[in-house]
Amino acid sequence: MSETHQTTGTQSPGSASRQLTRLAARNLSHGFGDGVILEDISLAVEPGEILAIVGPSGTGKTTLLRLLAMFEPPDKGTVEVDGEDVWSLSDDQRLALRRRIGMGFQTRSLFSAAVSDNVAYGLRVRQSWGARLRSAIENVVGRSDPAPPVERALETVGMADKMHRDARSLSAGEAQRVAIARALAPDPDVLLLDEPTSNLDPRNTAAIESAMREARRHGIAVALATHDMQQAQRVSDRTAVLLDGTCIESGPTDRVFENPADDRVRRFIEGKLVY
Ligand SMILES: Nc1ncnc2c1ncn2[C@@H]1O[C@H](COP(=O)(O)OP(=O)(O)OP(=O)(O)O)[C@@H](O)[C@H]1O
Repeated sequence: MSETHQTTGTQSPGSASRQLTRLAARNLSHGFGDGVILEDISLAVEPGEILAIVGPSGTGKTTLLRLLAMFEPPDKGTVEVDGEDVWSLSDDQRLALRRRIGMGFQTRSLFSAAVSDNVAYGLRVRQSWGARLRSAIENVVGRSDPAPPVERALETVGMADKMHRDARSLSAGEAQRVAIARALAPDPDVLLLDEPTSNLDPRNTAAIESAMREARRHGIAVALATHDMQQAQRVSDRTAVLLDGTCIESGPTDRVFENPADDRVRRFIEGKLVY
């Protein structure tokens, strides 16, 4: 299935340097060993939209996000940034593209240091890779107070009041919010989130959903893998449904949920798909 979707992103005053970025998978297939996990997936996440990727457990959502994040090349097909096949580029060029992608993946990945240091880490890494955020980084290095991008990212997820806390002392929900702040701090063009609210209470979930909407408002292309159908309906503009490694339906979220073309999607949404 192929996606054609008009760019809906707008450039916000606070992100004049943002490159509105479209990240796409085209006829992508992938497996591990002899097993095929993803088959002929074509979808795109556009600037200024949230794309929900839903489907039963084990259907390949994380694998798809990892391929979109350029962790490894797909067996077949392409991953494209603004129409360019990323695996046809040089390593340096691909690295430069990868730096524009913020990732919030399922594993807890905060290190033992202040919350603000964890968030600033993303900026420091990016500094060594490029000049685009140099001025922002200079604010971080050598300052005892968190730099504005760090503070802003923590404010976005409602964690600014805990910036001086040791990250080890955070609850799971707070840690998840900080991990997302770390992905947001370098002001990415694309944000990939894998189950960002799994096991979180409604308050933490609301904070993360609000961060996603804020990212969208700033023209960031957001792809969200989620088990939570209500969340997909609450936050996403478009939804792609994966089943057995194929994308069986995608389109505007309201349409997919209210009037799915594929009966398996209807049964999945209604919780009746025996899997
Ligand atoms: N590195 C790997 N080696 C072998 N198999 C793998 C590897 N990574 C994932 N898989 C398999 O690929 C399939 C899809 O896994 P994936 O994590 O992408 O699914 P998912 O839809 O994200 O699942 P969940 O909703 O439970 O997180 C699973 O059967 C998984 O066991």
